[in-house]
Amino acid sequence: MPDDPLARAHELDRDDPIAGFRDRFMHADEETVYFDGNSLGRLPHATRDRLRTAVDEEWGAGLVRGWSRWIELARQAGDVLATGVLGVDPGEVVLADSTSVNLYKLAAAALDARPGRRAIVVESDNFPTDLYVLQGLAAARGLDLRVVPVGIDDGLTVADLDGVLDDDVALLCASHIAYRSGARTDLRAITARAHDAGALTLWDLSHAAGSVPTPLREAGADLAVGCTYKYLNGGPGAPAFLYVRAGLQAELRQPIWGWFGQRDQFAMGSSYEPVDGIERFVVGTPPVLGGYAALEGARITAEAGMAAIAAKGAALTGFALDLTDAWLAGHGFAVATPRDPARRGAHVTLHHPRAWQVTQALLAAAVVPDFRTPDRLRIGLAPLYTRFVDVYEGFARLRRIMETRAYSSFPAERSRVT
Ligand SMILES: Cc1ncc(COP(=O)(O)O)c(C=O)c1O
Ligand SMILES: Nc1c(O)cccc1C(=O)C[C@H](N)C(=O)O
Repeated sequence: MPDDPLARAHELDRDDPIAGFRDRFMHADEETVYFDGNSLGRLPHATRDRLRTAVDEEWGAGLVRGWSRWIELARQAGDVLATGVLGVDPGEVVLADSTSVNLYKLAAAALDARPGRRAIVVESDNFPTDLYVLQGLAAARGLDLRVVPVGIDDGLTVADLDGVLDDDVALLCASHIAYRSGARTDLRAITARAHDAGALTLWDLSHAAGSVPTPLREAGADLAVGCTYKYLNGGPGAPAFLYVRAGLQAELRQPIWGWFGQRDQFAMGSSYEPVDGIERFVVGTPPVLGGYAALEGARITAEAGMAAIAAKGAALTGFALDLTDAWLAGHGFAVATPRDPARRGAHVTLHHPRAWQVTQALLAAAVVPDFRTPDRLRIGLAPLYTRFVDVYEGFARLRRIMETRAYSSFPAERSRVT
């Protein structure tokens, strides 16, 4: 850490090639330091404008005629995500449903495609919704859910899979970035191990999409899902995305046979025949306003470019870790996030026995991080709009809270929603 970290923060901001993207987002006040873009991203100005037009002109004036363009939206946004964010081909990604529902659809489709195999593999600390969806599928089908124990800060490693994958495994499901610690798993190596065993892979990219490159194509990964409301800035409840490798699409059938997945949908035929291509994984009428918001968010990310975003994410998290070492070491914190930038995403997580109280004290000081059980303070540094001076300011307020023990006046019992 340099002698003058504030001067260093200003220097890093001056040299930041994507610094200008900050102005594309709404900042309602300059006092708040927002460290939770990994839960809900900021509002892009373009999205507000797009939604106004969609409401006033397309819905308000155009009424049902709007469907002539809305019908393309899920695929249009999917193509932007494919080429500009996820590094795969147009036609491999579509916007649909929620991450949880997409996970269910793709996992069920994968299991159907490997009928002789009776096991699913998942890491023990995958995001809860992933665990629940797979538990439900395993229970409904009488399958064996092999839960690979991983440390809660570690994510899944290749070594964890020793002795786990065999010719009974149909599907392996893991997160690319661990939601708690921000640890990045080796997507390529894990996919290769699963493929060696003849299993399909399903990746949860919720904390990866828009923060780090996702080597789906290089890995030959089969399936992926993720949300658009975090680093992709699609807004609360914006529809999620799903990815299916092009070569696999024809082989897969998802379990919810809805009319938006139907060939020649408006022929209104009476029996289901899925369309060719990625739209076969869509079910029903898409949420158009949320879809526009997801599209605009994805466009901004694509414009900045994933290489620049990832480089800035590594620098922001590196700066946060430097400040942690310099300022917080004597205050009971331990770093949960990997030190190697290639092994982490764009958030930094610190353990502290009083993390809940520290989080409340930060919120009272207009710094917005989040708390994750059991004792983690999670600091999301969304690269598109977070400045190095924001990191400096947030950590300076945290240091003051620790030095004055201001956190001790907050209740120790966890009470808030997020
Ligand atoms: C890794 C991961 N998967 C899934 C979800 C959520 O899924 P859904 O949008 O279906 O609530 C989240 C966050 O909420 C997440 O972090
Ligand atoms: N999706 C969320 C929600 O609907 C309510 C509160 C928080 C969220 C989140 O996104 C949490 C986030 N996925 C996490 O990593 O913890």
